[in-house]
Amino acid sequence: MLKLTNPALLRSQSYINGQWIDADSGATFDVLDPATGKVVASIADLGANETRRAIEAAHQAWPSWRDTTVKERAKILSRWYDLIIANVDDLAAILTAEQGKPLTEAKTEIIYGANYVEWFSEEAKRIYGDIISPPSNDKRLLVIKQSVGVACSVTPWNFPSAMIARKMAPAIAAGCPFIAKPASETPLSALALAVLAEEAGVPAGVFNIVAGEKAPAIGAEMTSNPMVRKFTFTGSTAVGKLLQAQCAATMKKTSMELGGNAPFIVFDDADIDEAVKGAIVCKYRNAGQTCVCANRIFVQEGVYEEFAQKFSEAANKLSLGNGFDSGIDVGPMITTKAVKKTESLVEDAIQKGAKTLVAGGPSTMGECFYSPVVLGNTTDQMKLFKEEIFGPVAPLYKFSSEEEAIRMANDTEFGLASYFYARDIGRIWRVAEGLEYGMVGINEGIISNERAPFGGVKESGQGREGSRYGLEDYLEIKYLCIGGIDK
Ligand SMILES: NC(=O)C1=CN([C@@H]2O[C@H](COP(=O)(O)OP(=O)(O)OC[C@H]3O[C@@H](n4cnc5c(N)ncnc54)[C@H](OP(=O)(O)O)[C@@H]3O)[C@@H](O)[C@H]2O)C=CC1
Ligand SMILES: O=C(O)CCCC(=O)O
Repeated sequence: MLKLTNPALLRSQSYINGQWIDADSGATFDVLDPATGKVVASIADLGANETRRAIEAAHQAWPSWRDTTVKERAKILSRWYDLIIANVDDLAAILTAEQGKPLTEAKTEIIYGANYVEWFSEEAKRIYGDIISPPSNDKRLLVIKQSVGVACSVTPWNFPSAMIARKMAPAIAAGCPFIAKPASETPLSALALAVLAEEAGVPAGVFNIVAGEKAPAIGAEMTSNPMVRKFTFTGSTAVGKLLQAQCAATMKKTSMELGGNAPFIVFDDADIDEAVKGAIVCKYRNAGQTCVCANRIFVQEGVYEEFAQKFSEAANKLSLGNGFDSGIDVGPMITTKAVKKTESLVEDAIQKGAKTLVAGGPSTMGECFYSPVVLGNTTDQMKLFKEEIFGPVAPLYKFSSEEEAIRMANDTEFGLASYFYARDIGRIWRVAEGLEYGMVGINEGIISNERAPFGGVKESGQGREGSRYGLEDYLEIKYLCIGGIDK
């Protein structure tokens, strides 16, 4: 049993229109701790009907919510932020219990998510319009920005708290009521956020959580219901494409944060020790289950041996274990399915000639545990060159020239995050501009924060989360043309 200072944060019902509710059918599903396989909680299993009611409630709440002053919205968000921070230890424990990541990482995620709530409580005050010079003196042209309307989200299990915070904070700040469907592996963090929303004074209908295992049914209602004007998704590219297509029928505004295939390039003028540090954290945090994780590590031939040796040594030192134990760097993966997929990518690479630098692999600690792996001599013929690994496996590729590095890095349909280490200023500009990615970390392995625009290009999606740009996704531009000014 999970021990919490505030046990009220652990909920098994969903939160719709200010009420905690069971599924109409009475059905429930189990949330498992990936470290132990034990049931953490049994959760109400909602479906399309309850989703429709949440949308109706949100739609009803919209006029009064969008008409609150920005200051009122900011105050509520700010209270919510304070409550999240005050409950950080419990929220982190809930997160580790359902997701597996080490407790220190879970705490970092809670604070990271809370920072979006604080940021958008402030940014809401800076929703500006424009005045445009008119084509003739009898007119005045203006642009105002208004909330889009009801916003729905579907989010994954890898950041069960921060991915919701990153979407709901700008929505609510902009005046859009919000409905979240968390991943069925990790609904508890989302439900705990709703407890604190209620306490912060978020009005009924403005923040709703629909937890359920019937993702296609919940998603179909969210993407087809005409009352929903904005749909936002984080998850796999395949599901993102499907949901985007479903949204087309009612022309919803969408943002999609999809899969990545991040290159991490180490040039021969890099500070190798710093590059090793950056690559380790970039690759192995959250057991490699991050859409911005280094997926392909390219190392210039002159420094390849040194980097490979130092990186392998560091990877060997990472300690695998239950996220609740102290000193753990890498927790369990989310499911046995995820372990199997990772293992099949490693087997394919080894069969095609990859050299094992750190053996790792499935661990006797439990079915979801997978020890860090490092592979050398990897090539673009292996599946892990093209696919998102989403596990603690680091393939090292050798390259000779800057042009080759950029060409290989861009040789993918994805375009989310990229990283490179170099010191030459000319090279830094050339490579940063040459990489076809939404985000570039230069001499940095961790780039996400609430002030920066997070998002991708190509098949990694569209839209930006965080920063001042993140609010735009929840606002519509309205053009006003005032005539008769000369009368
Ligand atoms: N960009 C990113 O951050 C992420 C990328 N991925 C990539 O995707 C791979 C598979 O992970 P997986 O968890 O299966 O990712 P999915 O894209 O399947 O799941 C993400 C979310 O989408 C929901 N979902 C799934 N199918 C539908 C549907 N038809 N309609 C509506 N919602 C749906 C899931 O619900 P439910 O949980 O209830 O099934 C979950 O909430 C990973 O290995 C990784 O490569 C995964 C997660 C995050
Ligand atoms: O995997 C994701 O979708 C979000 C990554 C968040 C982060 O970089 O911390």
